[in-house]
Order: sequence, then C-alpha cells, then structure tokens
Amino acid sequence: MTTGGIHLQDVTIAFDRHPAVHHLNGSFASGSLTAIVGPNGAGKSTLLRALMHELPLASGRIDRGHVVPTDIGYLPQAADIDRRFPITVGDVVLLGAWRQTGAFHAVSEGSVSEARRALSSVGLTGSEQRLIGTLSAGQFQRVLFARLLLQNAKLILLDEPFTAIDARTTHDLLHVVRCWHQDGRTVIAVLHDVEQVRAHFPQTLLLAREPIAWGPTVTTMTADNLLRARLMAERWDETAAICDMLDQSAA
Ligand SMILES: Nc1ncnc2c1ncn2[C@@H]1O[C@H](COP(=O)(O)OP(=O)(O)OP(=O)(O)O)[C@@H](O)[C@H]1O
Repeated sequence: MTTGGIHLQDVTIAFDRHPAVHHLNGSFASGSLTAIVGPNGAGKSTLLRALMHELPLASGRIDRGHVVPTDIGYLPQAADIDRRFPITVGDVVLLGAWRQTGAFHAVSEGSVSEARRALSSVGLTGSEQRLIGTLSAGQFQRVLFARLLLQNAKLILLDEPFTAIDARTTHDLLHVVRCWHQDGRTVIAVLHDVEQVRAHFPQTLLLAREPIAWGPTVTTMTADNLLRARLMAERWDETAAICDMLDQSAA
C-alpha cells in the first residue's frame, strides 16, 4: 500500500497570525510508523489537522503524494467527541464505510459483515446494538479503531489514542497499530508516553512548535532533545505574531 510519502516544506500553521507550528521540513515515509511528541501546546494536534486538510497553511507546502482526502483516517482526541448522541456501536463503525456507501446509499450486507469482523478484532464481538453512551472510555476507543479498520485508509492519523485508556485496551489497540504498519499503511500518532514511543514507534517527530528532531526514535528521543523541547515550551511567547517569528528565525 504505497502512498509516496508525505513531504513537508517549510510548513507554518497559524491561528489569528500566531504561529502554532513553524518552519517544519521533513517527510513521513510511505509505510512509516511515526510518533509526534512534544510539550502541551507544541502544535501536535494542529499539525495532524493540517495533514488532513482541516487547517490552511500560513506558508510552505505539504505534498501528500498519492494520498487524497478520502484515503485519510483520523482519530481526534477523545475530549473532542460528544458521546451523548443516541447512536449504536454498529452505526458508528459503519460510518467507516462511507467511501463505499456515499451520503444517501443503503449500507451493503458486505459492509455490515465487515463491521462485525472489525468489532471482533478489537474485542467487542456482538456489541453492535449498544448505544455509544453506555460504553467505557476504553470500549469507545475500541469502537473508533473498528471504524478506522473499516475505512481501510492509507494514511492513519491518531491524536492521543491511548490517553485515559486502560493498559489492556492500550495493549490491544497497539496490536492494531502494528498490523496497520505491517500492511504498509502510513501511521502517525500524537503521544505523550515516552516509554511507549520508544517501545512501539520506530520514527519520532519531536515538536516544540518548531522541530527539535525528526528521525529514528533512538536518535530523536534523547534526554537532551526532550530537555530542549521543554525549555522551548517555557520560553513561548503566546502573543508573538507570525511575521516576528519568521523574521527571528531568518536572523
Ligand atoms: N482553534 C484554535 N484557535 C486558536 N488557537 C488555537 C486553536 N487550536 C490550537 N490553538 C493554539 O495553537 C497552539 C498549539 O495547539 P495544539 O492543540 O496543536 O497543541 P498540542 O501540541 O496538540 O497540545 P496538547 O499536548 O496540549 O494537546 C496552542 O497555543 C493552542 O492554544
């Protein structure tokens, strides 16, 4: 499943002209498994949203190779999802089949069987009829992974997929991530657990609004680099305007 890789050239992303990510250059190789790590407010979620076309760039460019928007599977942070909506587990998983069904077409028997299989592979066999509001946080995260399985995306973006999730669920969902990687999909995950990154993610982008290091995890996740990222975060000027930031880094 080749995507041609995702190439970033001098990418800057800003909100109201305040830069959240700036001067980011580098590539996510096709089929790579990368963690994005950095302090709170480092621009990690912002970068994911730009990768999935949700945010415009203030400058620079992202070349997504052969990846079109429908090839991208995205898991937002759990806090961004409202679970009070009265729909069933089966319906949430079937949303992953929207590329086949479109907006107004009936769901095929094939998609229903796939949804059932996807739920089984995340340990939720037979839970199709449950309302999502009745699930634990870990069970709901399994459902969202099942939806991604059904989507069959080439590029998978996960925003803090294991935050506030129990160890058993994390273990099971890390297995799903490994399978995606073995299938040759490109997987990028925002994570905070340094040991988890070292154990399971071969590549890391260490971000503190600007890149601290990007490459093999063994060379990027050093104590020195982690300290640099933390010190950068302590010095952030939240009111800095985009032009000032660009001027400073050119100086
Ligand atoms: N919609 C928005 N409007 C204005 N500013 C925003 C918006 N989203 C993010 N920001 C700002 O952009 C910066 C980067 O935020 P982002 O959420 O990308 O950081 P993060 O690295 O994902 O942080 P965390 O680890 O806390 O989730 C922060 O200063 C944040 O306040």
